[in-house]
Amino acid sequence: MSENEKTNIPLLRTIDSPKDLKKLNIDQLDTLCQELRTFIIDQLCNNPGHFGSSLGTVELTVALHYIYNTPYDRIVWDVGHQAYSHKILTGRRDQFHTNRKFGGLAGFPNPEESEYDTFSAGHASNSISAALGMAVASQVLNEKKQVVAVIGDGSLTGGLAYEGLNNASSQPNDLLIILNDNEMAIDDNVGGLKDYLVKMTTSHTYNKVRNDVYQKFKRKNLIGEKGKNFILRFNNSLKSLITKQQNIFEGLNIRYFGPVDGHDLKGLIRILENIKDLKGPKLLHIHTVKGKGYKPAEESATEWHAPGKFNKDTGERIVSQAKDQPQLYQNVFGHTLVELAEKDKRIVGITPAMPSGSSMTFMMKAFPERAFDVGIAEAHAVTYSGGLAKEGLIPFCNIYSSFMQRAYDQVIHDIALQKLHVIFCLDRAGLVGEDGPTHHGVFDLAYMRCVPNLIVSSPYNEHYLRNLMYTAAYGNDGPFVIRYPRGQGELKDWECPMEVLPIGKGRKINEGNDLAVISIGPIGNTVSSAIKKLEEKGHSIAHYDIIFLKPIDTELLDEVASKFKKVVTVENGVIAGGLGSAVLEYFSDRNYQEIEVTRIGIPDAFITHGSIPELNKLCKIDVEGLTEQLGQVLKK
Ligand SMILES: Cc1ncc(C[n+]2csc(CCOP(=O)(O)OP(=O)(O)O)c2C)c(N)n1
Ligand SMILES: CC(=O)[C@@H](O)[C@H](O)COP(=O)(O)O
Ligand SMILES: [Mg+2]
Repeated sequence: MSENEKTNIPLLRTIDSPKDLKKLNIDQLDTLCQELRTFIIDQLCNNPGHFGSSLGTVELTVALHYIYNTPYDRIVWDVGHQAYSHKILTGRRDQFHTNRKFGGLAGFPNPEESEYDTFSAGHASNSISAALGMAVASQVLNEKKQVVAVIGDGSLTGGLAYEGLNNASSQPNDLLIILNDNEMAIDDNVGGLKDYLVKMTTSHTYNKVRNDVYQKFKRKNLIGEKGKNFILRFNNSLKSLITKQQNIFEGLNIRYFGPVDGHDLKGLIRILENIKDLKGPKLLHIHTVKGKGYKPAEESATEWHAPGKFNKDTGERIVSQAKDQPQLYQNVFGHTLVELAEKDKRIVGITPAMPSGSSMTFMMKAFPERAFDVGIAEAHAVTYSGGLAKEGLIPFCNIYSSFMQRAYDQVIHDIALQKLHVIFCLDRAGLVGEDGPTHHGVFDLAYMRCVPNLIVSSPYNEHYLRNLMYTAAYGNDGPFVIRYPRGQGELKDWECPMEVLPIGKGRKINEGNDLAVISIGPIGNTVSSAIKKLEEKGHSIAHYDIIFLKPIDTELLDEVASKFKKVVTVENGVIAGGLGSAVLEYFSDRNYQEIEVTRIGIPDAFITHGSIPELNKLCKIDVEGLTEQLGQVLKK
């Protein structure tokens, strides 16, 4: 135990599992919450992660592990970015300094890591469905297992959550859903549901009458089982009466309790004890503050969702990007969209709950009436964009590549089939780093390539990103996909006049004789560096930037086939189904039998978490890895 830990977290140091937690009295539990906060702040200022959400769920986590018999009882965390206290209390305190690091703990719950992590998490809105499945399984297997889903107000904007809620009342189960309402997603939470929850939380009349009734019962010592049930029923009728609206959850036959203060540990424990054994599905609405206990985070929740390193004493964030570095790809997207929108009223922007992450905020600021945050609702974002396009607008629908997986049928059925003029900008394509396998955007090339009517492209650098955006808007009137990665671009000067690119045409970047490399997207820059290294050793390698995966440049492929016996494809995506597969298929269709094709990309496996350079190295798609792999092909 370090000296610092002896003094800062003496109680937390003694908690190696929830069993230890259950031995504490209520005052000690309060102290434990303080120490958890101290620990999380101390750890995350040096080793960054999801900060605000985890500070907001400290009391909830302690209360849940105190009341429930985990891991036999199940807690399912939605997204899982709020589950740091859960990790720390379930035997992972001493490894927590490795959180999100290569070889270390995962940033999200991961059943492979701990039996306390009941379900894989990372993408929003799946907790109710997963937990309902577990709760029903408990009934079917005649077990006494309790199941709790913890879902945030932001994640409750996702359609999957409603599918779970709808199903919850039609199967025998005792599921408890805890709605952790902090009135925030990453950016401000949006939509009618948010307003509805705010009304429920802020009805002063309701909260006052409810408290008066409770105190009266308590004074008369009437709070037995019957009293509890009466109060709970009374509360809900009162709420409907006063807020003049039917409770949406009660309407779905899910008993509603709350709202209660999610930072009042005693209150939380009391209500959880009260409702724990009630039969049937139920929802407890708690109100919390994102970033609770760290002032800068409480005051600026979006910035402190995942703030990076910071000085914990001053609250100053340590921004690592030097001034003369290239822009982030997301910012080039954001600026370019505004530039296009300035000249054309038909241009609109759509984001499913990632305004800051995608830099859609630029458009929201410049043209608030033409930029839409639709909530954590990727499927809706796609079909909604289809509706906008059908009426003549030109939607730029920006979705992180891995989140787009949630909207695959909408892309096919609602957009591609009708050839609608929707431009999908897939940010975070490729390996994304510390978020790990749930967030790597490595499947898009494969899953988009097989859809008819889609144009699928990726820019070599920022200028190509701008030109592709321009081409998507003015060189084409159907659906268009542009994928680009997380992080910095390649050029210091990203601005350039925009032009329409010939669709389905690639380009030759480097002449050569021994071998041809065909790449797609910014990984082409890494390929160029690897080729330089090999050229220094006397090799001669041609390099083609294909730009469009679909339609693929068959003239370029014919040229390659006519000149080379060895061809290597390179992509920052899974090798099954992407560029490599496309080239192989074409060569096979044309009966180009003599050519040996080597596919380089992400292997057929889920890639762990770690920094992007570490993961690129792991997959051998960094400069050294590519040099080695190309070298091996040359040797063959
Ligand atoms: C399907 C999907 N879309 C988007 C995201 C990105 N994302 C992660 S957390 C988050 C906000 C979640 O809000 P909420 O559930 O209220 O939790 P809070 O951050 O407020 O604790 C978003 C949009 C995601 N993880 N999954
Ligand atoms: C939990 C989650 O899904 C987001 O917070 C995600 O980690 C954001 O990723 P970026 O940092 O790439 O915006
Ligand atoms: Mg929230």
